[in-house]
Amino acid sequence: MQDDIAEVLVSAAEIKKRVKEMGAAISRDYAGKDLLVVGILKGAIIFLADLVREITIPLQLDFMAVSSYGAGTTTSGAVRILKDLEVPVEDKHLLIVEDIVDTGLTLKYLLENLKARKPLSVRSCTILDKPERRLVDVHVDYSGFSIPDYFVVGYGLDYAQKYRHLPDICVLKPEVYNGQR
Ligand SMILES: O=P(O)(O)OC[C@H]1O[C@H](OP(=O)(O)OP(=O)(O)O)[C@H](O)[C@@H]1O
Ligand code: HPA
Ligand SMILES: [Mg+2]
Repeated sequence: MQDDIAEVLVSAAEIKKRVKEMGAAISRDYAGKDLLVVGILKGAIIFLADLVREITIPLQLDFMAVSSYGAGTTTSGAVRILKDLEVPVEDKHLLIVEDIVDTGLTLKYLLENLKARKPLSVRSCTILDKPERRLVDVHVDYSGFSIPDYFVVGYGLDYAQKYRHLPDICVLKPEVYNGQR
């Protein structure tokens, strides 16, 4: 497992500090508002679990599962909903929580899909942003770290469903995925 990692890009300690700041900002911005945090399965689960414990105002949690990457490192471009929200959203302020915004296709799809349900507002929050890879213009409201174009794993992020449990955000050695990016 350690042999598959080229380097630690963002350490668990750095993540912890940044997540605390993000939770404080969200708590300030949504004070007095009915907040529904929408976690995007599976990648966002670790960040979401840490983030909500740094938010000090009342909130509700719900989840959507979407997938576009399959087993590889490149997006298929076609976003599919595998699991939808369980609660109505018309009376809620929605905060989409993602692990990474890469091409932006997933977040763009989620923003359009959720806005069409007429919630009070929709914003986005991600621990990682890879602006160099963007294929579509999409607005990120809360971003943890902006990173270069490496394929990263850990802190919820996977390659072929592996490495999600690593506490640091790590760069995978290209030979692990045959350099296919
Ligand atoms: O900006 P994009 O290029 O669309 O990439 C970002 C999306 O891709 C990953 O999800 P994936 O579809 O791999 O599902 P997962 O969360 O279950 O790993 C990641 O968790 C984001 O949701
Ligand atoms: O760099 C990444 N790593 C893991 N999953 C991803 N989904 C989009 N980009 C990435
Ligand atoms: Mg993935």
